[in-house]
Amino acid sequence: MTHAPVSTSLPVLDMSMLDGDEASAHAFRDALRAATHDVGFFYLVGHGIPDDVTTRAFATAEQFFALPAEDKQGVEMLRSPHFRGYTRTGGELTGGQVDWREQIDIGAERDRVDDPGAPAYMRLEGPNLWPTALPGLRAVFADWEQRCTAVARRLMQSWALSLGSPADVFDDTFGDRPSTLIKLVRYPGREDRGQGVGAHNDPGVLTLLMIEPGKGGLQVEHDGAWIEAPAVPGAFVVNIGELMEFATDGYLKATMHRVVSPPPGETRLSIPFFFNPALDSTVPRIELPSELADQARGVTQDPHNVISGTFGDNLLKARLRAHPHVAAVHHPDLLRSSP
Ligand SMILES: O=C(O)CCC(=O)C(=O)O
Ligand SMILES: [Fe+2]
Repeated sequence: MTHAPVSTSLPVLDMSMLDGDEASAHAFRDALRAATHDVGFFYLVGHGIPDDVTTRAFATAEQFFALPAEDKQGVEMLRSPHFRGYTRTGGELTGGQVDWREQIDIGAERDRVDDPGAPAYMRLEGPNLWPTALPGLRAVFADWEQRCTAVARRLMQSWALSLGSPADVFDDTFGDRPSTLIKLVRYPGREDRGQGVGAHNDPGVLTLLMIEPGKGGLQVEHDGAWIEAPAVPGAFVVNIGELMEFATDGYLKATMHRVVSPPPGETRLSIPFFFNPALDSTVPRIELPSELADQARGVTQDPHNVISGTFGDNLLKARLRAHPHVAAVHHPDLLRSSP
């Protein structure tokens, strides 16, 4: 993988500054706070995940998408009440419009919850669907999950300190049951360069996105315009989700983003990792120092997208909206009760 420079207007943060002296760690935290207050997106280098690990992740994703359709359909999300598994191109909606991408969703591997009295969002917990035709996939992404979780936990501690709170202020929210989710995504090319994935905010806390080297297509909203966020080799694109906006009364910003389809004859792979709290936990509302509280904008109020601080509620809302076919098969009762 080459590390040729890519021109970008998003900030680039170097996480290895946390390994330096206190002044260097402090400078990293200030840059982290500034980036996620202003734009809500940045590139992260110096995160310590070696290039060969990233290369293996993309190669494995490529092998998965190259499997015969029957093998991918064998793990279709339509078979999973927990919204795990494969979604064919056109099977997902964002903003009520069809997304042009195929993907497999791999969440934290857990037993299903059989208690009928449990809140509806506990239906999201359960086993993944693993493709028997590609047995190596599971170990590659178990490793990816561990590595990304370690990076994410360090970032959460840095945010906590940068907001004037103890380093561990978010720890209980994640506990030992974070709701991690990895997606392997492939965007086919098409003439109209239309919706790969439509404009959205991520519903959780933190997203670490790895984009196939050399590929553009991701666009980030800033001051009413879209800015391009092309792949920077070896760097994660990092953004925060609605729960960080909730936790900071809008001081930090969940930013809208979308992916435009690649041109005909090309494809684009991406691997987003979502680091999210336990389903039944509510993120704390951080008490900001007054100079930051003065700049808090309040949590976005959108009647079509009510932000709940309880992660399970916020995720269930997003899952039912994005995967109505899965919802219709497994959760018709929830569709009837939604407004
Ligand atoms: O594929 C990408 O680059 C972004 C995907 C994304 O925003 C998402 O799945 O939430
Ligand atoms: Fe996203």
